[in-house]
Amino acid sequence: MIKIKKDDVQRNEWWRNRMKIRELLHTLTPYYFFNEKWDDITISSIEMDSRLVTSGTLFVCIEGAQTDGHLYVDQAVELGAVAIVAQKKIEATVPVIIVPDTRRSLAFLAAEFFRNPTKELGLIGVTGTNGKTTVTHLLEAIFEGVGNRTGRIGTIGTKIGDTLREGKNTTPESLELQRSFREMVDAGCKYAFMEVSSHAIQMGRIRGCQFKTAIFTNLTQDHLDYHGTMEEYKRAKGLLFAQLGSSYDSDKLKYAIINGDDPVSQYYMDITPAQVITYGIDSQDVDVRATNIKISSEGMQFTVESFMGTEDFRVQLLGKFNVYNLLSTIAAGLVEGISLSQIKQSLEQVKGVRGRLESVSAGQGFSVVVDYAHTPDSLENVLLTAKEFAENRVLCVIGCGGDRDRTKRPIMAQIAARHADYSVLTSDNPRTEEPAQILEDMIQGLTQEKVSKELYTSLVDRREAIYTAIEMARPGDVVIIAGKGHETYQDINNQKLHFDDREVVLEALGQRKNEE
Ligand SMILES: CC(=O)N[C@H]1[C@@H](OP(=O)(O)OP(=O)(O)OC[C@H]2O[C@@H](n3ccc(=O)[nH]c3=O)[C@H](O)[C@@H]2O)O[C@H](CO)[C@@H](O)[C@@H]1O[C@H](C)C(=O)N[C@@H](C)C(=O)N[C@H](CCC(=O)O)C(=O)O
Ligand SMILES: Nc1ncnc2c1ncn2[C@@H]1O[C@H](COP(=O)(O)OP(=O)(O)OP(=O)(O)O)[C@@H](O)[C@H]1O
Ligand SMILES: N[C@H](CCC[C@H](N)C(=O)O)C(=O)O
Ligand SMILES: [Mg+2]
Repeated sequence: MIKIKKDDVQRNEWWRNRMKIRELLHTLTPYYFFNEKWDDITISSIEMDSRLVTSGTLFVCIEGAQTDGHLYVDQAVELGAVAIVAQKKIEATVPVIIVPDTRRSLAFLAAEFFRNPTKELGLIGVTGTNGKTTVTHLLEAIFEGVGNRTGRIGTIGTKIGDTLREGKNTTPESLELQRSFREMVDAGCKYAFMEVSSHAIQMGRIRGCQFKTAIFTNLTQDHLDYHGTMEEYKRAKGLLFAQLGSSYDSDKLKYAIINGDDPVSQYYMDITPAQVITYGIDSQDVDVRATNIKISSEGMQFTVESFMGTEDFRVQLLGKFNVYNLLSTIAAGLVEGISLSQIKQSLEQVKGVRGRLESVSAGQGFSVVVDYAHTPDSLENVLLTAKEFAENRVLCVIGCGGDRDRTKRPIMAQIAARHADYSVLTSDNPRTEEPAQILEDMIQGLTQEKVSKELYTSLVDRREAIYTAIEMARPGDVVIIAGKGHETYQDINNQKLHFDDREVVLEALGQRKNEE
C-alpha cells in the first residue's frame, strides 16, 4: 500500500473541476447575492479553510468551535477566492452569497461540485461506539475478495484503491468526503466503506452522502463531553438510520444492519425507513446469528446461521466482540448478493486490523498486545478476551485522553482493576489538559472502590509505564497496552510528538533481553 502524508496531497489537481457558480446555485437555495449579483463566475475549487484557497476558489465561511471562517475572508480573497458563501453580512471585494446555514450548504455544494459521487458507489456507513474501524476493514476484505476495487474512510485514514492518506478526523468534513468519493469513483472503486462518527452526523459532515447500507455496531458510554447525555448520543447516531431511503434514489433498496443484542437496537429499527437486517449471538430471533462459538489463543470457530444458508467459520480474530463485527460484515455482504461461502473464504484470511489486538513479539515467553480500547466497554471486552487466552496473569497499561469525556476516566480505571491482575495507569493523549490531573481522575475511581494500592501504579510517562509492565511480565502473562492502538504520536499541549506503542514495546523487550 502506498502511503501518502496528508500534506503531500496536491489539492485540486487531479480532480480539478471547473464550474459556473450558476450551476451550483440550486444547492444554495434560499440565498441572496450580497454585493453585485454575478453568477457567471467560473470556480475551480471550493474551500472552507482560507489557508487552502487558490486562484478561482469559492470560499465557504464556517462558524467553528475554535474560530469563525467569516474572519478569514480578506485572506481568502488575497489568495484568489472569486466568491464567498457566508451566513452573515461581511465586507468583501468579490460577490458574496448569503445562505441561512453555511455548513449545511457546503455539504450539498460539495456533493454537486464533485458530481454526486456517492450515487455511483455502493456506500456503506458504519456507526456505533466501538468496532467501526474493524468492520470497515472486514467489509473491505469481503468486497475485495470477490474482485471489487473499494475505498475506505475512517480513523486510520482514507484509502482509495491502493493508496492511503492520513486524516485528522475519523469522519472528515463534507467537502473532503465528497472530494474523496469522487477520487474513489475515478479510481474505479465500486464500493466505499465509511466510519460515521456521532460528531460527524451531528455536525452535518455526512449530508450530501447517499448511503446504500448503514451498520449499527453498539452503543455504550463515550463522548459525553460533546453529546451531554447517552440519550442525545443515541439520537445523533440515529440520524444515519433515519435518513436511509429518504433520498430521491429511494427506488433502490436501502438496508439498516442492526445489532439485535444491543439494548437500543429497537430504537434504530423503529426510526429507519430502510429494510432491516438483524444480527446477534444471544437473541434467537435475528437474521444472521453465530452459534457454537469456541475461542482459543489461535482464533475463533463458530457457525453462522443466516437467511442465505449456514456455514462453519474458523477465523484468526479473537474476542466475542469481534464475532459481532464479523456478523455485521457478513450481513452486509449477503445483502449485496455475495454468497456465505465466498464471505467465509475472505474473512478466514483476515489476520487482524492494525492496532486492534495486535500482538507484538520478539520471541519473549509472554504475550504483549497493543489495542485501541479507549472506552469503558471496549476495555472490558479486551481484558475479558485476554483473560480467556492468558495462561497466567493479565497486566494492563491504560490511560485516558485529555479534552474528551472526563466521566469515563474513573470507570475505565475501575474496569482495569476489576479484570487485570495488575494495572499501570498512564497518559494517553493529554492534549491541553494536565496529565497528572487526568491520572488523578482515574485514580479517584479506584479509591472509591477501595482497590488495594498493591494492584496498580500510576506513571505519567507512557514509555515508563510500558517499560514497567514489560519488566513485570512473567511467562504465560498477557500484557495489554490499551488506548492508542495504531496511533504514531502522543498529543501533548497541541504538539504531536512521535510515539508508537508497538515501537516502545519492542524497545522494552530488547532492554529486558539484554538484562537477562
Ligand atoms: C469539535 C470539532 O469536531 N471540531 C472540528 C471542526 O473544527 P472547528 O469547528 O473547531 O473549526 P475551527 O477551527 O473553529 O475553524 C472554523 C472555520 O474557520 C476556518 N479557518 C480557520 C483558520 C484559518 O486560518 N482560516 C480558516 O478559514 C476553518 O477551516 C473552519 O472552516 O472542524 C475541523 C475541520 O474539519 C475538525 O478537524 C475539528 O475536529 C477536531 C480536530 C476534533 O477533535 N474533533 C473530534 C471531536 C471529532 O470530530 N471526533 C470524531 C471521532 C469520534 C469517534 O469516533 O471516536 C471524528 O469524526 O473525528
Ligand atoms: N464490537 C465491539 N464491541 C466492543 N468493543 C470492540 C468492538 N470492536 C472493537 N472493540 C474494541 O474497541 C477498540 C476500538 O475498535 P475500533 O477501532 O474498531 O472501533 P471504532 O468504533 O472505530 O473506534 P473510534 O471511535 O475510535 O473510531 C478495539 O481496539 C477493541 O478493543
Ligand atoms: N476517536 C476517539 C479517539 C480516541 C483515542 C484515544 N487515544 C484518545 O486520544 O483519547 C476520540 O476522538 O475520542
Ligand atoms: Mg474508528
